Amino acid sequence: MSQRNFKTIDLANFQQRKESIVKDIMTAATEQGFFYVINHGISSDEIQSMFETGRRFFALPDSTKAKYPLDVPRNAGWEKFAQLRPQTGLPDLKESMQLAFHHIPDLWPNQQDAPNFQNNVQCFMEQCNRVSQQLLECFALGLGFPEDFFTRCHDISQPDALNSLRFQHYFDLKGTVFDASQFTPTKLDAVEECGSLVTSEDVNDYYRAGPHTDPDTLTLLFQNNPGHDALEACQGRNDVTQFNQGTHWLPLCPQKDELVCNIGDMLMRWSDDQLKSNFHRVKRPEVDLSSRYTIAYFTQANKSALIQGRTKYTEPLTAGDFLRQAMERNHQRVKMLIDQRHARKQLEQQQLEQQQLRLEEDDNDEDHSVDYRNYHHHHLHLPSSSSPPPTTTSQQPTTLAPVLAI
Ligand SMILES: O=C(O)CCC(=O)C(=O)O
Ligand SMILES: [Fe+2]
Repeated sequence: MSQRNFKTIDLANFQQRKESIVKDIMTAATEQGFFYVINHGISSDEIQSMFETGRRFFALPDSTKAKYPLDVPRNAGWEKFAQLRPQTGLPDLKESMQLAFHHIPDLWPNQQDAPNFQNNVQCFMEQCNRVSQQLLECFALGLGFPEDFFTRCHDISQPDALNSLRFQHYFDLKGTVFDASQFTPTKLDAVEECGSLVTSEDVNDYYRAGPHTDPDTLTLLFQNNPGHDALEACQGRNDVTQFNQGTHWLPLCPQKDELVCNIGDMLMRWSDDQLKSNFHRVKRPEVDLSSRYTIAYFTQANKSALIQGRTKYTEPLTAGDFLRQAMERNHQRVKMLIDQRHARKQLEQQQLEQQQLRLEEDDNDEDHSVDYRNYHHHHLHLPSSSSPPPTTTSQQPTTLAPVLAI
């Protein structure tokens, strides 16, 4: 555990070993909220073939993928640079394709664009669901609910099921596009459309996946980079209603075919904050800049299911309302961050103009022997992106790209 930072849950002989699995999983979920899962029953071949399916889809031209645009209410479709994170107000450096169990006939890539995609992905989603059901049974037992308490409200046979699978492609960052000193916004047009006013000073604020918690019950994550420590988790979230994140991040290093699982906000609320939905992030890599692919299976309660804690969050809330409220909170926060960025840019611009004026005055002073013409390029101190943003709000209204449910 020390090297790998997180506990490993072994699902072998599930029925016979259930009692000890429940004990292990409750400790892992209470202490860390993240754990590895082995012997989950999804074969190496199936996992590899799913990564291939995802890679082939992402290799299609954007114009083809855009035939299946993300539809937030239906939890499905393709997006690129559009997932804004409430901790940064910036989009992830990725594209993703999300699939749901129901109501998305128009969002499944057709046979011509992606042969057998729908069949293969649906089979895989069912496999993921089987694993997620086993874990849900353990959580129900561990929290003192009937064994089928959670599986009944995460029922994919129901039309309002919200479980979904998401392919994620974090972009190849080779080249100079994300080098702050040579930054050109060409590849980031979409980001600018989000209203995030990208300039070279912002580049360091970008993550592959910005710090966030998952609003679902439980996330199963397949990574295809054995031992690669790209995903990091932060310990110690005490209250599911809080945005505060800590400062101590631990890398996750799954072995080949191991799952990384994490508790989401729904289960944290359901367990009265006992099980931790902790912040996690994927930083921009410093060495291996090649593309990174992951597949996430989000286990979310059916839209009409009631989420009700037993001691702390006693008022019942449907999963649909829970997600709506989470999105609204995220949206407000992202809007605030974008407005602050707007204001900061305006301030920077004003400072630049004032500096320029002063330099011009100096230039006109014939007593000066030093050439100050390029002074501001080298010495002007701009507020860095880590400086506290000014509190003034921008005059310009902010337009927002959709903030995803997850
Ligand atoms: O791709 C990863 O490693 C993490 C993705 C993630 O946290 C998410 O999609 O919610
Ligand atoms: Fe996540």
